[in-house]
Amino acid sequence: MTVSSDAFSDAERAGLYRAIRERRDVRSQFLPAPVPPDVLARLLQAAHHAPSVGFMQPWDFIVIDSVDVRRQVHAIFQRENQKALDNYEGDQASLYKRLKLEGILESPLNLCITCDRSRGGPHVLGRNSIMEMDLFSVCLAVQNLWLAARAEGIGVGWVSILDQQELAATLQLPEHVYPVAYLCIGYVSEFLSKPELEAKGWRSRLPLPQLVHGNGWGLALDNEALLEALGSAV
Ligand SMILES: Cc1cc2c(cc1C)N(C[C@H](O)[C@H](O)[C@H](O)COP(=O)(O)O)c1[nH]c(=O)[nH]c(=O)c1N2
Repeated sequence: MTVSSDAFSDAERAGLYRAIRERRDVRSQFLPAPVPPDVLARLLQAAHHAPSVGFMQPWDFIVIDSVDVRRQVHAIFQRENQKALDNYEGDQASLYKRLKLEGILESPLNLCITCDRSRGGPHVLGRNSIMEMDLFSVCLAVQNLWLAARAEGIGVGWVSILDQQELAATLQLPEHVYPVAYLCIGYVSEFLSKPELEAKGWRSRLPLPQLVHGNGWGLALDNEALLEALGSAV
């Protein structure tokens, strides 16, 4: 059997891995410059080319440029963020308060990527046993858009500190449509070299070898070559 030699060129691979490594969740660095329609169209196309269970393509994209709608979503965020603060005490609570966790009003564009749970009828190939597969598919669309945006020099921030029902009502979603990702999108003053939560001392990236197991949860990996290749990777 011959192996397909259709691998990307070195430069293409470098570009892809760079987008993966340098993609950031952006909250604080948005600029007001609008995202041109042709660029936004490319991002949506990237999202639309994500894999999906049974080729269901359960996503819809709600483009939100109305300041009024964004203000309503921002108000939901503020209420939910206040509730979230109750989970922390002392130093952690003060650090949490200082974190910037959304760019809803500063970014020129918000986008909600939804999951139409009824698309394609009640039986979807591959979603027979695990019903959440449609939601997972939408997450892949989000990630495609996020990576494409990074390659375009555009920042994306995911805001999940939102009451799902209030968000759905604000965006007039029908019952069978679930708002998976509320995203803030725009050009940025800079892309941070590491996650903002890491830069601000909230949490660090875990060492990758610690997360790779062999044949079962917590079992040591019995593959010397892979262990060596992983080295002290993060
Ligand atoms: C499903 C989901 C939900 C959220 C996030 C991400 C994802 C995947 N993240 C962003 C998250 O904090 C960020 O991805 C990590 O801190 C890692 O940073 P980078 O994305 O690598 O910059 C995020 N960030 C934020 O400021 N407010 C939020 O509500 C959320 N919610």
